[in-house]
Amino acid sequence: MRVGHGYDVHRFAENRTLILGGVTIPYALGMAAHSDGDVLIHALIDALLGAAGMGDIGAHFPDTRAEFENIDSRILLRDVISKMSDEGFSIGNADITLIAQAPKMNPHLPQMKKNLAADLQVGESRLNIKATTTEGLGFAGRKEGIACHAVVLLLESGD
Ligand SMILES: Nc1ccn([C@@H]2O[C@H](COP(=O)(O)O)[C@@H](O)[C@H]2O)c(=O)n1
Ligand SMILES: C[C@@]1(CO)OP(=O)(O)OP(=O)(O)OC[C@H]1O
Repeated sequence: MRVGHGYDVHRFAENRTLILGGVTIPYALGMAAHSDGDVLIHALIDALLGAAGMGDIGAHFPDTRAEFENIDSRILLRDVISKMSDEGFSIGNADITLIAQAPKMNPHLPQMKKNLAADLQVGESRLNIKATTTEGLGFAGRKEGIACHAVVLLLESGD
């Protein structure tokens, strides 16, 4: 068994679509990013790579490469899952926390979970996604951006 943690932050920007966990969320602003800015999936990828001892998202998908510009982060996630499964890892469970003063995430969590369960090829019971505000404090509280933490347990053959 191996544990991994991922953390990512993106700032809000105009003329961008807000996409989290592969779900398009109606909101006036999206995330500034080289990719589609799915901060939830980026944190999850870093947790997976961390647990596997395989570096981080920027090492696998550099933001200097045109092929990753505006890319759907689910494509990156599926690529990481495929590499990890080649190394003999499978997912035990994942727990993800979005930190956002706005928008309200709860109505969108079930669809995020469905998307991620499909990409990770696990039952939804192995995933938990939740959201918290920071009670108005800090950059998230000022609605300048969204942060996300992810913790993943990976199983190896023999576990
Ligand atoms: N962006 C968010 C933040 C929070 N929630 C939900 O509201 C609950 C209360 O949030 P607090 O920060 O005041 O603890 C939280 O437990 C979530 O269920 C949300 O949907 N979207
Ligand atoms: C995903 C990548 C690649 O398009 O770009 P961004 O969308 O800017 O995201 P970030 O979380 O900074 O991490 C890694 C990047 O290389």
